[in-house]
Amino acid sequence: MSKRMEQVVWVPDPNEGFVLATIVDLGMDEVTVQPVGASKARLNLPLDRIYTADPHFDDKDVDDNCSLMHLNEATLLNNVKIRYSKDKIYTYVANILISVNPYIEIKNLYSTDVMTKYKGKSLGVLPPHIFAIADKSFRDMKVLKQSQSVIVSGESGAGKTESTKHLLRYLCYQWGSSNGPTADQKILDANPVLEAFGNAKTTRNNNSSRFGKFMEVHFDNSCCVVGGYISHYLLEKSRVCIQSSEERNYHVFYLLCAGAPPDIRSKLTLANPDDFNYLRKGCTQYFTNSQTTKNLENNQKSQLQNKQGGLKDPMLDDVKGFSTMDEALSRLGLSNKERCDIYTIVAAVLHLGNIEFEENIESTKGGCKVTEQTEHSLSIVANLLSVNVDELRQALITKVMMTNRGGLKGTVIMVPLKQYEANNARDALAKATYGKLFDHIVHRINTSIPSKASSYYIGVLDIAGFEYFTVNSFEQFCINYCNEKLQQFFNERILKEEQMLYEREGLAVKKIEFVDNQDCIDLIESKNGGIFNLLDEESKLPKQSSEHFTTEVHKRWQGHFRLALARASKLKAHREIRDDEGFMVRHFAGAVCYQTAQFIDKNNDALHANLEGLVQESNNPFLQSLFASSTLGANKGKLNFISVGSKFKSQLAELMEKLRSTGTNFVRCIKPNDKMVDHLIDGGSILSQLQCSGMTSVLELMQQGFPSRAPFQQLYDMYKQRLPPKLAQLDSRIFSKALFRAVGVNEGDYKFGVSKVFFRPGKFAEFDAIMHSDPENLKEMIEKVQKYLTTLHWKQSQWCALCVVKLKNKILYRRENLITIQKNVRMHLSKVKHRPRYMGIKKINSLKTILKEMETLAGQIKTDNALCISNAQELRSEFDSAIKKIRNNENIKAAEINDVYNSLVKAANTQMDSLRKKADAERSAEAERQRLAKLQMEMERVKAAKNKEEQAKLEDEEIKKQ
Ligand SMILES: Nc1ncnc2c1ncn2[C@@H]1O[C@H](COP(=O)(O)OP(=O)(O)OP(=O)(O)O)[C@@H](O)[C@H]1O
Repeated sequence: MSKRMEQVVWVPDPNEGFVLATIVDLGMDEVTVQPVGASKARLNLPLDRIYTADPHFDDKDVDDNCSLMHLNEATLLNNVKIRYSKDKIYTYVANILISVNPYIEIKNLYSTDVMTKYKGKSLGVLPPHIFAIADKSFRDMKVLKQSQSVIVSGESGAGKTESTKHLLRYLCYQWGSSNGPTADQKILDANPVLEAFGNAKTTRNNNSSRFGKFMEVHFDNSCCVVGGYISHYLLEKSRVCIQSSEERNYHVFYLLCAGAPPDIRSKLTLANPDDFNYLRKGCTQYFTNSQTTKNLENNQKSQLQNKQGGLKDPMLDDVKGFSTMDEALSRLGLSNKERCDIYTIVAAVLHLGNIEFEENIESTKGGCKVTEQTEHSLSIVANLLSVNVDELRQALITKVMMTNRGGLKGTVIMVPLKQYEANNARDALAKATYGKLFDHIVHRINTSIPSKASSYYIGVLDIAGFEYFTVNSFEQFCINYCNEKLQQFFNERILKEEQMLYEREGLAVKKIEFVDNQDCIDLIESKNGGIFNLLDEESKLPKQSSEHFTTEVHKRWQGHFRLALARASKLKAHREIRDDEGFMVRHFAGAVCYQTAQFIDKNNDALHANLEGLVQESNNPFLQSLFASSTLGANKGKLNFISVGSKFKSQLAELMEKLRSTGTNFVRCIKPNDKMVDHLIDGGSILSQLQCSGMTSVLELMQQGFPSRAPFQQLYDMYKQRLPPKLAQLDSRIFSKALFRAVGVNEGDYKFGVSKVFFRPGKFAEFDAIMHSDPENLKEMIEKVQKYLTTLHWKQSQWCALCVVKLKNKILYRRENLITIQKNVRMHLSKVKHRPRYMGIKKINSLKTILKEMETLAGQIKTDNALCISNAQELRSEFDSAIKKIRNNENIKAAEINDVYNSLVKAANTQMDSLRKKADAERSAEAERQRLAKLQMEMERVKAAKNKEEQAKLEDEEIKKQ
């Protein structure tokens, strides 16, 4: 190791993220370091908080952080910083693109020439760029025949929307149609419209999108743009009524005041932002430039505008912005009437905010009334919304309620509202109306983009990244929940890709495991007592309270690793939150304390029944249509309301399903500083953004495998000058192998893939250190390389000879076995072919036993003995000739053989039967003959006995006579 490498390390620094330091002392668990820079004191740090610095840490940068020798959060941050200072805003970590907002137009970064250059180029061929990601998505879609998505995330002002626009522009430029109001033109036109209605100036971004969106570009079979679709999430409705002093309401309000033609302004009774409650509490200046400022009439300017002039942003101008938005709406196919209807609703929302209430001393029930000074605004609103002014007044100051009295159906009663309740009702109407208008605009854009049957799409998700502020409310809770889900997906995908790369490169690397954040997701979304679920349950109670809800959350999840009391926080401000005022969630990117005071209100954007009834029955068909499909409202009953949380939950589930079915690319946007200026870098903030975007946890995952990698060519280029020309002439792969063997790096520390060498964490640096070691060492190493090459060549020749011998043996072995194989195959084939004949002959031969029996029988038969014998012989010859016939005819069919056999069986049986009959007859005749002979003998015996008796009798008589 070189001296420099041994000593210089990165140590954490709250402002810069990491600073360089030198090691002073190495203890058992701790290291003493001296930060570089005169005034900094020595530090004692645990070993795992310091990171080895890459050589050339001060000037050299790499396109892909994986080419760094040490890949860790410190080197990643340093590389990003160095590149940013050179106006290289893009960097890869493997296939993930990190994009740092330049806050300045970088010359020729997005020109059509650059777009042309990136077309069809694999990732890594050209410097990192958002166009490279767009092109990769397109190529993946085309080759894999699978829809793709690009997930663009980052904190507010990090450049997500700009990146999304560049992505869409690239896709539409390369594969859109160039003539007419086609899908691609409309997709691009959607942006100024969405920005006018959904973006606002915040302290963190002059053009901050206050909603999330997923924009799909659809392609047909021949991969041309044929359509598009936009889904939107979580519009920040509270902004319609209130903004902090340096922030503004949605751009469209200012566009109308500053840029709308005089006739529209006068019809809508619009003047300047100071005239409206919903604008004047925030910043009342317009975005203008030196030219457009002149176009503003005095009555259009707020006091602040008059005093301080306009706000400046190279991309924003409220005076010009109106016509940009109006023309885009018109190109999207919205008629004059439709556009006019939209502006009318926007103006109505503004005037609605001007209606004020005061206590009604005449009311016995503590009700309120519209102040006399704002009656005029009430009439303007009634006029713009086409509702009856008295009905509007009534709907704002009373609430319809059902009582149990009056039988089963109950009785409807009008309950007067207190002043603060009427204010809330008014604001709820303004928010609901603006929210519905925004939904309608997105829907209208979707219907206007041609929707020819598409085959695949590339979707770009532009959604806020992980957020944590001093006060975190329901909005942060929803966005952080969304980021938990996206992080889980990110881990799954990145790991999969890493694993796929290892497979592609032929490395046998065991599966990498990672800590799943499913438990955190369950804590939030579980149907069984998840935080959203408990919030909905609370909203259904007759008497809701945020304290009760918070207590329930703690009770249900007591002891769960992801949930804690706010007082467990490291921040003092959070430790002051009472147990029933908030909770702390340990997210993947860090712990966040949420204050629950407004959770219930923000989760429920239902209108009072009478307000909803009023707008639904308005004479303005456009307003009516906005509320036509409403599922909100007290008339649906508290138990049935669709909460903001549950709606977001199901939208997110749908989105995740979509993302899981597509191929994915990730873009992590980084905001370099909070001042929104170019060439200023806040290292601490960048580091925390890298941590929140999951980048550092990806690095941890990669540490389990082979995080650093270098293509053979890169290694070759890095070291060829250090080696003699003879070695430098080698092919880059052999060259790399030779170096590794010669250097003697431990074999477990690196792996050779098909196109790259992969290093275990930190091993690339070790290798590099050896390569840059002192000349003596180098000389020795070159000798080793030469020796290795000689050995390699000798081994290669030996291997060649061995291979030839092996090949010869193999050929002989194969030849020998080929004959056996052929024999067996032939035997099998002929068996298959001749089996019926063989079986036929076998069967006929077995029949011959009958033949033998027959011949024996025929020999025994006396009648026609000769004939019988000759018949049997004749049958035998029939058998023989049948066998001959089968044997000699190769083509004889199985059926024919069967017939022959059956006829032989039949003939044999017939002959046998007749012989048996004859034998039986002969046997019976013989038995009869024997019986008769026996009878004859008996008769003769009896006759002889009789004769003998008579003789004896005669002799007796003679004697007697004598
Ligand atoms: N590539 C870029 N080149 C030049 N300026 C940029 C670029 N990206 C962003 N900016 C500047 O940064 C501002 C903020 O960017 P953008 O609106 O895209 O941020 P964002 O991440 O979408 O923020 P939010 O979440 O608040 O909507 C832009 O208005 C623009 O001035």
